[in-house]
Amino acid sequence: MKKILIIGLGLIGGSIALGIKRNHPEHQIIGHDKKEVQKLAKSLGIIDETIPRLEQIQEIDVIILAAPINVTLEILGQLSQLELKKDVIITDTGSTKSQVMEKAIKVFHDKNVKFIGGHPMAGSHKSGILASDVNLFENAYYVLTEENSELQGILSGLHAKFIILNPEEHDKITGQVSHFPHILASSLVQQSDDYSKEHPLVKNLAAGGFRDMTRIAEADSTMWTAVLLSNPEPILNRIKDFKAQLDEISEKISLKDEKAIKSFFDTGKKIRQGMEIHKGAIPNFYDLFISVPDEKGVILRVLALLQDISITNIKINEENREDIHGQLQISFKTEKDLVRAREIIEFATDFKVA
Ligand SMILES: NC(=O)C1=CN([C@@H]2O[C@H](COP(=O)(O)OP(=O)(O)OC[C@H]3O[C@@H](n4cnc5c(N)ncnc54)[C@H](O)[C@@H]3O)[C@@H](O)[C@H]2O)C=CC1
Ligand SMILES: O=C(O)C(=O)Cc1ccc(O)cc1
Repeated sequence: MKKILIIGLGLIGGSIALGIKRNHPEHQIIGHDKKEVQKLAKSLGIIDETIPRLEQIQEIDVIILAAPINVTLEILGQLSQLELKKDVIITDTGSTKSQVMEKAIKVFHDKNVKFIGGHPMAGSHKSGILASDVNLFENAYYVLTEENSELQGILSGLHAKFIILNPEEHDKITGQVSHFPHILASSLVQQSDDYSKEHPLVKNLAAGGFRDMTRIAEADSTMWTAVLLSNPEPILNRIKDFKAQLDEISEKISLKDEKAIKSFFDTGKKIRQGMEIHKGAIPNFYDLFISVPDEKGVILRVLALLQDISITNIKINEENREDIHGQLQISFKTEKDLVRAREIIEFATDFKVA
């Protein structure tokens, strides 16, 4: 049995606690957060114990920091002043790594502490303990700054895929594919809001594409302010590069260069189709998208038609169209199952299948 302390019991801290318990019910999980959050986490059974103040933690084997990055930086300083168990493992979950690693090296260099930077590459625009989910990290990458079999064993119940990256490389990559998209999403909704003052129907006509592009604009502002402030250079570099990309497409539009515009979209489509995100969270899974009408029992009807085929996941994606109620996304284990399912649906219904 190990004693594991999680500091910050929000979406990530709570989900990690649940994930650890899945494979290691023998470990004791102790949580630290605001009093009312600790109480809630304990009453929900997400943690076993609470500690109101960060003191007397010399029996803790592993400390996981899951607070906003600015708070994590402060807590690292605090922890270095406390008496800790010899060879304690300390890790964090912050969305940036360079600053955290620098601070950890500075404060723990003369201590018997093993600090390993960490970042689970999955999450949500939701925050707080009530959003925690044992399956949040299923098949997601989990960046560590170095291999550590003990920590990886403790986190095995998260079902994540560990990957080792140095902090600078990590911050450049996440600057591009995680931090910058959050800036774009928020800019897009703010630009649309400004424009709606002149054109009030803007908000009514925003469709699925706008929704998909802007979901993360609802993410927590405290957390994202800390992320941007702790990764300024890579992010400013991506903004500059993106401005040049916008200038390039602007030029093509001004020149009415049909071929270049088509090629712009073809290139984007091909790249996205080749990216891992396109394959979904579960590897080797084959998706069928069925546009279903707004009729009672329609989902059960589809499932009944596919009852002899093994289905691995079902998702209902809402559509904002009058004629289409939603898009049913059904995942199969094999391409053969996908092809058979498509044939059955096309034969038995007039639903659009993709
Ligand atoms: N939200 C996401 O999708 C992801 C977030 N991360 C990183 O994980 C960390 C946590 O993020 P979330 O769980 O989403 O945030 P959250 O807002 O859901 O939870 C953060 C928790 O930290 C607590 N906290 C704040 N100051 C504290 C202090 N001084 N002592 C103890 N607890 C304190 C808050 O009360 C809150 O419960 C952040 O560093 C973030 O960059 C990493 C991957 C994904
Ligand atoms: O909401 C989403 O889709 C995310 O992109 C979640 C996320 C947020 C922050 C991270 O550091 C990693 C993942």
